[in-house]
Amino acid sequence: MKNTDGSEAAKRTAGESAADLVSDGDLVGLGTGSTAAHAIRRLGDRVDSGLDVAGVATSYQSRELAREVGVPLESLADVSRIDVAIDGADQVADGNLVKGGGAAHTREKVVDAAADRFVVVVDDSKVADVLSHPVPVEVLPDARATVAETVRDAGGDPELRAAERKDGPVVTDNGNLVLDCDFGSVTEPAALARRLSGIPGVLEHGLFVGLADELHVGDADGGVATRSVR
Ligand SMILES: O=C[C@H](O)[C@H](O)[C@H](O)COP(=O)(O)O
Repeated sequence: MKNTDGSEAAKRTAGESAADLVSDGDLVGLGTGSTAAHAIRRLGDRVDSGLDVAGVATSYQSRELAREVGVPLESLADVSRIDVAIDGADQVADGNLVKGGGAAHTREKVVDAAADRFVVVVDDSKVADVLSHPVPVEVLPDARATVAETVRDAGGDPELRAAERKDGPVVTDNGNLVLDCDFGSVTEPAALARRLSGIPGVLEHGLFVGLADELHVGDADGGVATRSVR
């Protein structure tokens, strides 16, 4: 059955199947979001059963969850390479990703890019032919207006991300703001990624181009399809 709303069952099968790839001694990048959370919980279960690993968190959320389920942690500031990173995505097309629905994409990109093996975990509602999800862009607060103007020049429609449970904008774990930039269908993600990276005041954007190694796609029936994307 095609899963159109990102069911929890589909997220769980994807996350758990990736967590089952982890081996003794691995340093594991712990992604952010509801799908990566299933992988972290499964890793916690495996640590309980004797697996000897350490995790590197990509956000406050993933760090707290790892602590709760007993995955030992190392600080991102202290590591230069990671064995395997497991992370979710907001959309996947042709092995490229839009990430940052939880505003964690800057640290996620550092961790995922440092991994020998970057495994993306999604439910099948996230898979598309062409990326069209608005691209989250983390910006220095004082550069919010200048970045928004440059995004408009590049054909995008930027919107400052608002917090859901307080007045005002979302503030990232790094103390910055997020512009969700709608570019419609992104037919040349590498070119757009370069353009966004070159805007002064942009810390990082959520286009992950050519970074993923493997895709685990869960469906609502508890199945998972895995494929290599490099
Ligand atoms: O900033 C958040 C991340 O990039 C998430 O991995 C992404 O938004 C997917 O999250 P979820 O698995 O909850 O849909």
